[in-house]
Amino acid sequence: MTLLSADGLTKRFGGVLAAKDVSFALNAGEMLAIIGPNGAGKSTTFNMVGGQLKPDGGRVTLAGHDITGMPPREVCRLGVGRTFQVAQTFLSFSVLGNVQMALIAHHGQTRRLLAEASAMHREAALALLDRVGMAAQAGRPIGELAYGDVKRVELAIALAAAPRLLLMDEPTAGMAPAERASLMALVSAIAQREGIGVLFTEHDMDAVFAHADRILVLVRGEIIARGTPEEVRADPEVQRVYLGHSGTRAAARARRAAHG
Ligand SMILES: Nc1ncnc2c1ncn2[C@@H]1O[C@H](COP(=O)(O)OP(=O)(O)OP(=O)(O)O)[C@@H](O)[C@H]1O
Repeated sequence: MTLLSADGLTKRFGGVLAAKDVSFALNAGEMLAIIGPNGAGKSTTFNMVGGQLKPDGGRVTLAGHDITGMPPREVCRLGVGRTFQVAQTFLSFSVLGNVQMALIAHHGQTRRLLAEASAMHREAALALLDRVGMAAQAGRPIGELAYGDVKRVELAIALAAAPRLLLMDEPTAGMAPAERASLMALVSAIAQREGIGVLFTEHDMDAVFAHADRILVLVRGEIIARGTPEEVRADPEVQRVYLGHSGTRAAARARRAAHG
């Protein structure tokens, strides 16, 4: 089932055409990566889906509803969650407290007294932490965690809003290679099991080629290639303008891993 569809998205900043006629569709349970060199228009495209930017042209449809140009809060209410390059958490709170705050916000209960908050949504927060493998660390201050674990908690925070679509902006930025692989495997397992669509941007080609179901390649605001990791890897234009040597190696590693 098509969960998200972008049709002809276009955005101009002065003389720069940051996105030109960008169209794609994403199914429930699918991981779609947007890759491309710096300045290709990845964030612009992402922000037009999430509501942070209004497109100059084109349409965004979520599960059949036109969400083009809606503010981020409204887009979020309709089921679009988001994680950021730099994890956004309350450092002075515990792991559990961070997820409880996310649930309190999702249920529109932020006016309740802070004293009550520690008892609210405790079980639901623990269940969310369990989904990302962090229940055992619920009582720790978040500031004590390794960065990879903070990113897992951030994923639980995004899941607290019960999203149908997750937008992940460079989910593995700042992480060590082993942590990256395990976070991406977790995201992919959750997406498949729960039918959540994931749209992500990523500079780490290992993460992309191992975990994306499909890949869009943007260069100077335009999609120059799209397809499965295999198809994108084999595309001579992608090799020439973007992947070069390192991307080809990453794709070969991912293929070996997938085929044992
Ligand atoms: N708010 C803005 N004002 C002016 N120009 C912008 C703005 N946002 C993006 N641009 C320009 O639009 C183009 C696309 O930028 P965008 O940030 O979408 O690329 P990107 O693919 O996400 O790059 P990176 O990989 O470096 O994050 C670039 O030329 C950028 O300079």
